[in-house]
Amino acid sequence: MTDAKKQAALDYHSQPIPGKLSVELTKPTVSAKHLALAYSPGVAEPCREIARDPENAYLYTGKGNLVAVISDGSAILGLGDLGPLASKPVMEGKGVLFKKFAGINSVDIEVNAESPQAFIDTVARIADTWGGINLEDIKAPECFEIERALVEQCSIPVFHDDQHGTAIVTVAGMLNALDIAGKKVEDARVVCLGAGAAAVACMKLLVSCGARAEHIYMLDRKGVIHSGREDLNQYKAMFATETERRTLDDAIEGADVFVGLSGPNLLSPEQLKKMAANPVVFACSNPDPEIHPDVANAVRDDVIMATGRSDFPNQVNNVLGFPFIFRGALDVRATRINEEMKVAAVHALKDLAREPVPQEVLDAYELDKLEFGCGYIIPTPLDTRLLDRVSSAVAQAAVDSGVARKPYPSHYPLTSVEEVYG
Ligand SMILES: NC(=O)C1=CN([C@@H]2O[C@H](COP(=O)(O)OP(=O)(O)OC[C@H]3O[C@@H](n4cnc5c(N)ncnc54)[C@H](OP(=O)(O)O)[C@@H]3O)[C@@H](O)[C@H]2O)C=CC1
Ligand SMILES: CC(=O)C(=O)O
Ligand SMILES: [Mg+2]
Repeated sequence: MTDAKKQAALDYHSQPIPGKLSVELTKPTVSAKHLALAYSPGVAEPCREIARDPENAYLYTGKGNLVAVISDGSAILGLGDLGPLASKPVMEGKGVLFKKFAGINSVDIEVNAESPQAFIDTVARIADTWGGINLEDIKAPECFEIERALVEQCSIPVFHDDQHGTAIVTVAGMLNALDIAGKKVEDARVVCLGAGAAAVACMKLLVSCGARAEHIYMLDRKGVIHSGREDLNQYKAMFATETERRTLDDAIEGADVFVGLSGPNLLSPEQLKKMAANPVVFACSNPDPEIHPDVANAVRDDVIMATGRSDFPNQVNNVLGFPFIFRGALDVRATRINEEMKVAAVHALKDLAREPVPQEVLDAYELDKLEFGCGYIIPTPLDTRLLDRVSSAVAQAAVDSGVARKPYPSHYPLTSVEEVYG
């Protein structure tokens, strides 16, 4: 970013008041009568009702529309382990996106935990107060055990966004991109740079949507993950292949797809040149992609290029997933977010990209035209149809797969966040 853009980002966060989120009141508070209802003595009544039946928390508090965004700051975007406090702008940002796109209230919690177990214990002890828990920017491999333990211990949805939100959006975009490139997912030769939270989840979901595990080369800092390596954790080991290829240079030769979930500027123009015709490049590291789109487009005029950023076409970013996935899950009071719900979200996103783009999206992106093709493989985050399409698909899948505690919402379809309370 230029210095001017960096300063603009700092000013945005500091002016006119610090931070990006505030709390609003939903009940009148202008008279003594109101205070006697909101606080003592009135507040005792909902307390008694919730003590009698915990389900009443959904009736008398904001629990049902409240998600905790929780991080330990160990993998902040692609910036690495900057610690819990430095992750707060990202976590507040996730709260902004929850509210803006899905009408969900959220609070960010940054945990200074000395171990994964300490993090798990901290979150488990506060879980009941939320409608759902969005884990964010927790590094691999710790994130896998943290999420597994919390899903097991909590009766509300616990969802590690960097794993599943990213995977859902990546696979939706990938299925469309391959289609545009004239390739079949089952034939695609894939290189995934990164073997952490996002990469492992993306490749698992891509395989469950048709890709062949033996066609995937996954790489970490030490190079290709192959069956001869003895330093692999169990998550990387799932992607170990029998191969003589050892480096990104080796792996990228003839590849149809590059997925970057690693760090900045790690794919060189020379490596991009070695890919097959019509290569699909998802350089998803934030804020700086594995290869800059201007560089990629200068090297190859046949590349289908996506990044995680809002300032280039084809934003493959979990913002297209987590707000709407939680919306659907909360509205049917799902106990968890399962594979059926994730796959339903993939297809809802994928299919929406093939429909004509509304004028409000063109206006927001200052474009005259946007249609399904190389420059538009996935809906934009400012497409208000996402609220209905993804949330309803997720809610329906929760009902059909037996994890919903309420029926499909009678107030759906949602046309705006004003309607989320029915
Ligand atoms: N666009 C989007 O929606 C999203 C993008 N991301 C991006 O993905 C990246 C990873 O995030 P996440 O999975 O949460 O983090 P993790 O810390 O869990 O994983 C990082 C992975 O990147 C690998 N890596 C780092 N540097 C290199 C390198 N020089 N060469 C090869 N591999 C490298 C690490 O290798 P090793 O295992 O050897 O340490 C590790 O496997 C970040 O840049 C993040 O911004 C993440 C989520 C969503
Ligand atoms: C987008 C996001 O969640 C990340 O880069 O970590
Ligand atoms: Mg993240």
